[in-house]
Amino acid sequence: ATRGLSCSESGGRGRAGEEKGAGGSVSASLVATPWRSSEERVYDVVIKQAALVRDQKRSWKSETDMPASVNWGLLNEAYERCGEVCEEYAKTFYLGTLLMTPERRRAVWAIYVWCRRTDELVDGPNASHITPTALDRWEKRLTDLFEGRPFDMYDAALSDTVSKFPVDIQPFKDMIEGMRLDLKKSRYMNFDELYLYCYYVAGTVGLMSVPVMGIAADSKVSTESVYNSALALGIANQLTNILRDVGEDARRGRVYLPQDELAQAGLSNMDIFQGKVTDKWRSFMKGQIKRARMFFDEAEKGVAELNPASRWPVWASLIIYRQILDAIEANDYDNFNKRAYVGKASKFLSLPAAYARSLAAPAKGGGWL
Ligand SMILES: CC(C)=CCC/C(C)=C/CC/C(C)=C/CC/C(C)=C/[C@@H]1[C@@H](COP(=O)(O)OP(=O)(O)O)[C@]1(C)CC/C=C(\C)CC/C=C(\C)CCC=C(C)C
Ligand SMILES: [Mn+2]
Repeated sequence: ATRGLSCSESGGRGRAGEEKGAGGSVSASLVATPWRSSEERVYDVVIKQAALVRDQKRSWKSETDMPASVNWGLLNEAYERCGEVCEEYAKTFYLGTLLMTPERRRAVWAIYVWCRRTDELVDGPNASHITPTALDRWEKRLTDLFEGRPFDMYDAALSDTVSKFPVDIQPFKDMIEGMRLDLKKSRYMNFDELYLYCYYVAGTVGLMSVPVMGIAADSKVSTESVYNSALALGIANQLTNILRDVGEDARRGRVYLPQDELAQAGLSNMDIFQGKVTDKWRSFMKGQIKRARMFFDEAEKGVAELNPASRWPVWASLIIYRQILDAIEANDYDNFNKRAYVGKASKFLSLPAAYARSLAAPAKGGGWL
């Protein structure tokens, strides 16, 4: 069966279970011929990561299996610090992680901190000093920590996490690739290009998180399909982010919206820089919001397949983030001057709704697959 909802107009994903080329490196396969869509190339990473989990190539190590040289006190402190960062930057998400088992919770914190630090390189206060060489150094640190040579405390926590859970390095490398793209690219010709960018900076988060969050013991769907949903949640979040931040990005000279779709709608970059909400703009935005919602729908299918204790934070983030799209509509599509946000009350009300949804059991099988 052909799996995956092709949300782009430029072709669908590869077929499930189909073995493809070298797999893994999205960037390396850029030289491959014939032409394949970004969705197909990203799906190679999904297949590889899913296989890693299925085969449990890296078995779960308990503390008694670990070398005596590990300083448990320091490692625990490193994880605690990751938790503090996570609590500071993403409070709701942090609360959700408290429902997870201690091992999973601290592993998710370590991944969160690495992603946050990576994003801060190009988005944080020192962003103007970041060069491709700095990103190369960051990538070297990444390979070092995956090989058991962490540079600092936060790296030590992630190094421990990747030694215990079947997490592949590729999504981490690909996120750095996304940051490289942000340094050199400020226009996206079509959705295929934008999809690849969204995979790099956000789809990767889904692929990193699932091995740690775990798949429900009674899940009957394929591992690939769960990864596919995780990838879709990252893409949906990033598309939403882009739609929310159109004005802010334009003021930095950036237009993430697909250039061909803008032209088809009779719009130009100049219209975006001028920031006038016209009927053409409203109609264009309706299409963009519709596509983001399709990715959220695709993501929803996989949440019930996760380990029960991991579902709540995922539902909470999905429900809350998706409301940003409703807020753009409520602002009459003025994402140039008004920031679409989800208020504290809506966020709070979403939490019990997320909890209720997290109680749903995995699909019975034979359903969406
Ligand atoms: C439960 C949960 C949400 C887990 C993810 C935890 C985690 C490791 C998050 C890291 C997020 C991060 C710091 C990413 C760096 C790049 C980045 C900032 C991406 C944007 C996030 C939104 O952040 P923000 O609004 O602060 O953006 P600004 O920097 O201010 O512009 C992103 C839009 C992407 C975030 C992507 C996800 C949270 C993907 C989550 C997917 C899963 C957890 C998989 C769930 C599994 C299934 C089966 C659905
Ligand atoms: Mn950012």
